[in-house]
Amino acid sequence: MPAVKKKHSTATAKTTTKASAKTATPPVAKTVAGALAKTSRKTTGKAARPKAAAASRPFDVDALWALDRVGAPSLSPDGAQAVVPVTRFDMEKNHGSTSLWLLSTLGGQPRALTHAGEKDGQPRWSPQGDRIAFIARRDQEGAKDEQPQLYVIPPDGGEARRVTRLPFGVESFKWFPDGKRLAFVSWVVPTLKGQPAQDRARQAEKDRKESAYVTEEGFYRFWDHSLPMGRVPHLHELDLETGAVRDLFEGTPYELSRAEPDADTFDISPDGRRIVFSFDPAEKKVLEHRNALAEVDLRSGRTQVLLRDGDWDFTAPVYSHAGHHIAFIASHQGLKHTMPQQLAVLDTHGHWAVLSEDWDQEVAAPLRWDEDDLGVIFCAEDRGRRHLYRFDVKTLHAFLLFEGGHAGAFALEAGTLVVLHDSVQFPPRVCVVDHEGEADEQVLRRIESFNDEALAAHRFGLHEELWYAGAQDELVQMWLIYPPGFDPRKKGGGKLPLMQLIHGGPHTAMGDSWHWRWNHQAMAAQGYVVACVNYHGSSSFGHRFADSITHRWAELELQDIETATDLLLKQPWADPKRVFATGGSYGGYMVAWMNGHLPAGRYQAYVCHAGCFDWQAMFANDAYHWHAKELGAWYWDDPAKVASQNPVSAAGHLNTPTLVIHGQLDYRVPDAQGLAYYNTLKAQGVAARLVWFPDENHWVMKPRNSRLWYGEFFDWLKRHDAPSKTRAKGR
Ligand SMILES: CSCC[C@H](NC=O)C(=O)N[C@@H](Cc1ccccc1)C(=O)O
Repeated sequence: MPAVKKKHSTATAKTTTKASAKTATPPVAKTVAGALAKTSRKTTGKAARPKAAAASRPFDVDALWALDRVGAPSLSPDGAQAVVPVTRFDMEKNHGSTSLWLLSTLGGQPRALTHAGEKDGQPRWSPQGDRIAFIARRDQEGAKDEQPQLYVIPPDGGEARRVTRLPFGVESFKWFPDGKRLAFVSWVVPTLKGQPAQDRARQAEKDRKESAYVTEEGFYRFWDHSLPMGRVPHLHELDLETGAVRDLFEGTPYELSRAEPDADTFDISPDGRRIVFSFDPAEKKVLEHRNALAEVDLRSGRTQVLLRDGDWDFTAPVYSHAGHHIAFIASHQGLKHTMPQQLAVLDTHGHWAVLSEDWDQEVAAPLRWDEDDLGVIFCAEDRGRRHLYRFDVKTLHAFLLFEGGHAGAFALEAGTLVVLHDSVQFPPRVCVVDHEGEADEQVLRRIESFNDEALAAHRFGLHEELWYAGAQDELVQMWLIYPPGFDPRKKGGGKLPLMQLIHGGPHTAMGDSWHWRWNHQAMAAQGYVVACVNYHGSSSFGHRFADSITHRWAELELQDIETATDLLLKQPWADPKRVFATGGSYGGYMVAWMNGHLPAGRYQAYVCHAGCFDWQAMFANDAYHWHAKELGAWYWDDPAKVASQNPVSAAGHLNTPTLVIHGQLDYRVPDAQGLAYYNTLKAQGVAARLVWFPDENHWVMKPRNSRLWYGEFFDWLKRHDAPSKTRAKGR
């Protein structure tokens, strides 16, 4: 099997330079105009879409939801075909459905593989190439799934066959190398033995008339759902021929992560005899615990802990092809809770080492060994972008395999590399990555065109990256997305409104990626210059930058955002009377903070979506250990420390009209945060409007709610928009 490294050796050498140049100083700009002049337009003009007769319909929320959403690819073992889930929404019906599509990497048209499923997800090609397994909830063969089940379908046609009927459904899975078995995750009652007992437990759950959630756990809800009462995620083995299911954790204290027990939490050895998994060794679980690695021997059923260190968090284990090594992600939490996710390897003697110690980037799951077992492939963020890397386990260098935009997912088989990638200019698309010519240039070969026609009906705005001196005189990156047809380098024209779009986290980043919820193009199409500041604390700029805000939230971030606004207001196109700030979650925290700390009139209006308003009351959320670490104190130990970072402390100074949006199913930032903020504004006579969704979580996920969200968002800004006399042309 060819390894990616061999195939693209020159390219990797070339891109190493690029990767290692990461720490070099980015282009500094004394002024934004200077930055604009210096900033490379490499990505901005690349919105390669087929020519359309009239690419003129504004890109709005309806256009956004009309696009196909392509998910992570899985490749056939010969690399000739990829299978992807494609989700399509019907705005009128307020409904989405996902089916599987086959894409040829050799040329040829995409082909729909499934049609019947409500949501046919997580497709994975069998190692022999003869079947594709996926998870779905279907109504077929006279039975309707109450829970998601596993299905198997031949890639060359034929019906999907349901292969599980589990009382508590299936959450994620992987194929065994023999192609005869599947390992999967299901939440079961850990004290019960055997399927019939689990069946009875399911029936009892259904028959229960009381609705109360009763617990003594410290980790009992996550994101938007209560964890199943009395059930935990166990790993199971399914024999496809007999249908026999074995709970591999039965009678043991082991369970997978209660947060998101996906297929990255475990891996099957190449000989099919062992499964390595990540687990929380503490008896009482909390979200922020440090995970250990253990391995279950399938013949004996015995489990042994492979790696446990109270100072470290170990996740995402994967066996090498030879089975002698396990690559995994390690984070030195004992040193500091903000320590990055690093690449580590464990050998059969129990020795382990962090390999990416000198590489100041965070490794993202999933990991995948290259076919020669000399490199590990994964995605990692880099300064507002996300690339695909091959980390050489001998030289300890990271080589770029694919440069984004934003690499969302990848698959590699038989030397064929496929990426799912997106940009501010286009939603996720699937490409084969080749490297060509003397310079081994990255060449992308698209293998689908699901959205090309729909996108061709719209003009998109340019986007670009620039750097300026922010807080502590350190360089800060900002992305600008312009209204369609507007070019900041062209003189003349009138004035444009400015919108700060502040990202959440705080340890995330805005960059050259497509956003399905806060869509830059849909916002710029309304005539705004959209500014996304990667303030101090943002991910993808190294650990020091991410950690710089620890125990002093809002201080540096505010300086970065304010400096950016000052710089932008000096631009000839900026209308000083039409300046807005919007943000979600931590971005909502920032706009709530700004409202209490900036003078009235600095921004004409704010939009605060799912914003954190009061850190003490935030203790009701699902990550209460985490924000206490970030703030530097439990609220009862050092109330002043928490108060100094708390928007509610400046409640008496709120002065700017605010649209407050929140979802009742938001367990990360409970809706009481939004309601308290809104009520506080109202009680003080500050103009405010509340949009509260009873059926949305931290994010707005339903088409009609999203349409309403965009409508309310723009209406609010327009209501508080006092335009200058001249307006920019070309919109
Ligand atoms: C281990 S929990 C991770 C919290 C996560 N932050 C990522 O950087 C997050 O969900 N952040 C929220 C805001 C928030 C901050 C503090 C406590 C709860 C929520 C977000 O911005 O989405």
